[in-house]
Amino acid sequence: MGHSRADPTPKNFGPSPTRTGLRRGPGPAFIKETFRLHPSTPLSLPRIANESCEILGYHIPKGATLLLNVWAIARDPKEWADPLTFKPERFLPGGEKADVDVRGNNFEVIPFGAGRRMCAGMSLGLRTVQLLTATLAHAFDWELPDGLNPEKLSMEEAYGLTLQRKVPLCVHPKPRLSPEVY
Ligand code: HEM
Repeated sequence: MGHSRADPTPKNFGPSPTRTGLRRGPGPAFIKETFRLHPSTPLSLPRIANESCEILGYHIPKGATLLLNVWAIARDPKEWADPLTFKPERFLPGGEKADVDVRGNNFEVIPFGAGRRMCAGMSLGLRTVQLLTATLAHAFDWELPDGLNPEKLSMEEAYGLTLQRKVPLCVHPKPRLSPEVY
């Protein structure tokens, strides 16, 4: 006789995260938009020029340290409509960037870098962020303390090698599944 397990999906809350759901739909678009506006390493990793060269009229001397401003590229108003607004739908079918991904193929958003020395752990990193975000959204309802309005939440960033929130995030998770599935 098999033992029964509690269904982790409460009524009216939709299905659990699936592999398909992690690749397409609003979830991935939401995560792409987060990587666009708040890339984890805003200046990527420094590079050193092997040779002197000229790029778009700029002379780059041999040995120069080069920083790529990934943060600014992903907010370039020539590339992005309404660049400072969080709009995941730009990555959905019919959106201005429906075919753009964050895997180094589209240079306007490269949170993992691009080319031969891009992030070696990109697939693991991306899947971890997707799975963790989907699981947290599925398992909890989230509330801001003191009735704070999400629109008023400070999204200011503190400058550093990795991007941090200037004001730490404080949220209250409320379990929404049966206790035995946590
Ligand atoms: C969300 C998670 C992650 C982000 C946003 C990220 C981002 C980056 C970026 C921007 C670079 C520099 C790429 C360049 O210079 O063009 C990099 C390099 C690198 N990352 Fe990640 N990374 C993440 C997760 C990981 C994980 C999980 C691992 C390992 C398991 C990893 C391993 C590496 C390595 C080894 C390099 C150096 C590659 C090289 O220089 O050839 N990363 N990462």
